[in-house]
Order: sequence, then C-alpha cells, then structure tokens
Amino acid sequence: MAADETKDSAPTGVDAGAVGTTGDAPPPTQLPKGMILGKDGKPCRACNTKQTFMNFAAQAKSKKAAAIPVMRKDCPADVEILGRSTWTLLHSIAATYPTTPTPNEQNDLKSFMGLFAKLYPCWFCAEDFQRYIKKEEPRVSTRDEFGNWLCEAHNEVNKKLGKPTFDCSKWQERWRTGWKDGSCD
Ligand SMILES: Cc1cc2nc3c(=O)[nH]c(=O)nc-3n(C[C@H](O)[C@H](O)[C@H](O)COP(=O)(O)OP(=O)(O)OC[C@H]3O[C@@H](n4cnc5c(N)ncnc54)[C@H](O)[C@@H]3O)c2cc1C
Repeated sequence: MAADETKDSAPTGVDAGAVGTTGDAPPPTQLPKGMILGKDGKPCRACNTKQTFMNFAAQAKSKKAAAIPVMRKDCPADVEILGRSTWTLLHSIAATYPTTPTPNEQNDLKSFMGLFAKLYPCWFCAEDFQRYIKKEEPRVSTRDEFGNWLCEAHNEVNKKLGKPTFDCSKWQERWRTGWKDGSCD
C-alpha cells in the first residue's frame, strides 16, 4: 500500500475514553470514543487515526458542521501513516544492511533499534515494541537474519491489530529485489 493511502480503522492501543481539550481549538466537552491521549494529556496525533481527529475537529468547530470535513494531505502523521512510513524505513534499512556486517555495524544496528523503540512517537506502540525487543533481541549478524527478525517483529504487530501475517520467506522480494515475476522491474 502506498505511503499516502489511509484507512479509517481504529488503532489498537489504550482507549483513553477521557475528557479534555487541545490547545487552540474551542474546548469540546467530551473526546470522541477511542481518542488516545499523549503523555501530556492532550490528544496524541501519532496514536490515533486521522478519522478520529476529523471527528474531533468537527465536534470542536461547531455543532453547525453538518458534514465531516475532508482533511488536507499535508497534516501531521496519524498512527497509520506513521506506521506505514516507519515500516518502509525499517525494512529498507534491512534491505541495505551488509550481508556480512562488521562488529561495529552490528552494534550500530542494535543501538539504533533500541533507541528507535524508545523514541517512536506513538507511545503505546513504542512501549509494546520495547517489550518485544527485550523478549526477542534483534538478530543482526547478517542481512537475511535481520530481515527475518524484522519481518517477525512486524508480524507480531500485524497479529495484535488483527491483520494478516506476511510470509517472511518473501521479505527480500517485497523490500529489496522486487517480485520474482518482474512486476516491479
Ligand atoms: C514498531 C511499530 C509498532 C506499531 N504498533 C502499533 C500499535 O500498537 N497499534 C496500532 O494501531 N498501530 C501500530 N503500528 C502501525 C501499524 O503497524 C501499521 O503500520 C498501520 O496500521 C498501517 O498498516 P498497513 O495495513 O498500511 O500496513 P503496514 O503494517 O504499515 O505494512 C506496510 C507494508 O509492509 C508489508 N508487510 C506487512 N507485514 C510485513 C512483514 N511482517 N514483513 C515485511 N513486510 C510486511 C506489506 O506489503 C504492507 O503493505 C505500529 C508501527 C510500528 C512501526
């Protein structure tokens, strides 16, 4: 799926179900069901779908707003855009990782994955991912090993979200070489 396509399914995470406001917007009395708050207590852009934010904006603007507005494309990333773009980056890193990395390169990749898991902008996704890499340490001794480890990690998230899992024997075709039938050539 292309990075700019979106779907409107709800993210899987913590359902704040809370009451609150966003900085400049007129304060609605109630947050939409499913709205996830950031650690600052405000609605978290990177943790919610764009649909949740659009509903929130319509509610905040006016009770007169009959239709839900169409959100422009250059808005802060929601949980799905962020996720799709991030998986693209991570699998592309796997695709260009050396087939026989030096000890330094292996350390760099391990450090990167540890920091990535701490800094990922969707906080509840980050917390789950930190737990995952504690349990299943990144395997970085070859490109194929890391590509498979990452594919398995991505499949864990797919399972959590009720999405189909990906056949990891095909990770290089998906992210490095293109499909064997030549459809990416
Ligand atoms: C570390 C991390 C944790 C996340 N945690 C959550 C969460 O807790 N809750 C939440 O709502 N969202 C989470 N997300 C976002 C979520 O994983 C998806 O990115 C988002 O729902 C958009 O999904 P998608 O169907 O477009 O495909 P994505 O899952 O984004 O996948 C993009 C493409 O990768 C390919 N692909 C799919 N699975 C694999 C695989 N196993 N190996 C290789 N390639 C594959 C497919 O071609 C797919 O189209 C997380 C994202 C990341 C990076």
